[in-house]
Amino acid sequence: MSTRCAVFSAGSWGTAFGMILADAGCEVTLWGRRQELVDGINRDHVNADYFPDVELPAGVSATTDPAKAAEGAEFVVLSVPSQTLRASLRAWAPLFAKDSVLVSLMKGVELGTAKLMSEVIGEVAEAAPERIAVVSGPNLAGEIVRRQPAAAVVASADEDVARRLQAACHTGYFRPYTNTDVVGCELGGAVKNVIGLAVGIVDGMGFGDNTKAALITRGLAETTRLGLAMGADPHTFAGLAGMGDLVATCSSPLSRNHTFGMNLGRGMSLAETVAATKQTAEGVKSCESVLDLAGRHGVEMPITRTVFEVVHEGKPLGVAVKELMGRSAKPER
Ligand SMILES: NC(=O)C1=CN([C@@H]2O[C@H](COP(=O)(O)OP(=O)(O)OC[C@H]3O[C@@H](n4cnc5c(N)ncnc54)[C@H](O)[C@@H]3O)[C@@H](O)[C@H]2O)C=CC1
Ligand SMILES: O=C(CO)COP(=O)(O)O
Repeated sequence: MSTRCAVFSAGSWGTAFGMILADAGCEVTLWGRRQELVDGINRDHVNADYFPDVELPAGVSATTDPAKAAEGAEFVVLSVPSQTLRASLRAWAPLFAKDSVLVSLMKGVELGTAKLMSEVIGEVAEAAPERIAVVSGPNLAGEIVRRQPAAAVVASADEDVARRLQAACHTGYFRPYTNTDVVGCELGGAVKNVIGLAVGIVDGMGFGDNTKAALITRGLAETTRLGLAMGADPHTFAGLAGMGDLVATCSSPLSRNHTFGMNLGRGMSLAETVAATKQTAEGVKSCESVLDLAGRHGVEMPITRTVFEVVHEGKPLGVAVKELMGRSAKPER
């Protein structure tokens, strides 16, 4: 019998990951908010809002009923904007089987609590770390639905759980590696959105590859610094969930965070940029929560701080660049 999976919800990455699971042989139910979207998936095998030109596999169906989606699911996959997870999960968690594995696809840190998504899941669903897994890595949904080769990390404190999830989502085009460093994988994913936004800004300002390489490398350095303070394995940041995701996000026109930054860098106002962004660009909010998290651990994150100042405090870009470059000289490490 095939493995049952529920995916909340039918946005960009939820739909693409649902496709992976179905291609790997699972029976997948996507939960979506809008009846029209759900009907389109069931009738035409197309998610018209996100991927109108992609045919979803027969193993993917959809419902607006969270109980129906969750029924009998061995893996419950969560893929909503990070800042909305807590409220949604309060309603959904009682519907999940007690032995189901709760999988986060999200790359963000909660505002106000500075919690990682696995921590929010553990708290709201009252799930032990062994029941929680995360998927992270360079996985632009727009490439995945075209079945272009990609690799990812599936992480859980319980290696057996990670292996089970790995088997459930391993296809000819999607190669998942296991890891037990949940904190490192989640941090890599959340902070790269902030760095991707910064790289988008300098791209938009017309700076070249030296500037971008410096931001990517120093961005990874500040991510690793925070990770070490939180007990993560430094090797994780050299892997798919660290450097891998930074490379994809910071170089792709498909990245919402990179595009958001690019629009700002080209001179669009924050309000215009927000209005032009139709999907979730997590870095816009996570620059604040990551900075909060760093403060709680006494870690300095100058690039993240600068993104926060530009996006939320209206610091002019020229001033931001000058200040970052004018920081006191120091050794590389
Ligand atoms: N799109 C991508 O390429 C990738 C995205 N991610 C991460 O996946 C997470 C989800 O992002 P996307 O799917 O890209 O975003 P999206 O904007 O495409 O979709 C978000 C989905 O959540 C739903 N939603 C929004 N607010 C909600 C609420 N209050 N309650 C319930 N549902 C709500 C929307 O209807 C939509 O279906 C983010 O954390 C993102 O960083 C990770 C890897 C790749
Ligand atoms: O996480 C992603 C790729 O791995 C998607 O990046 P964006 O959210 O910036 O589109």
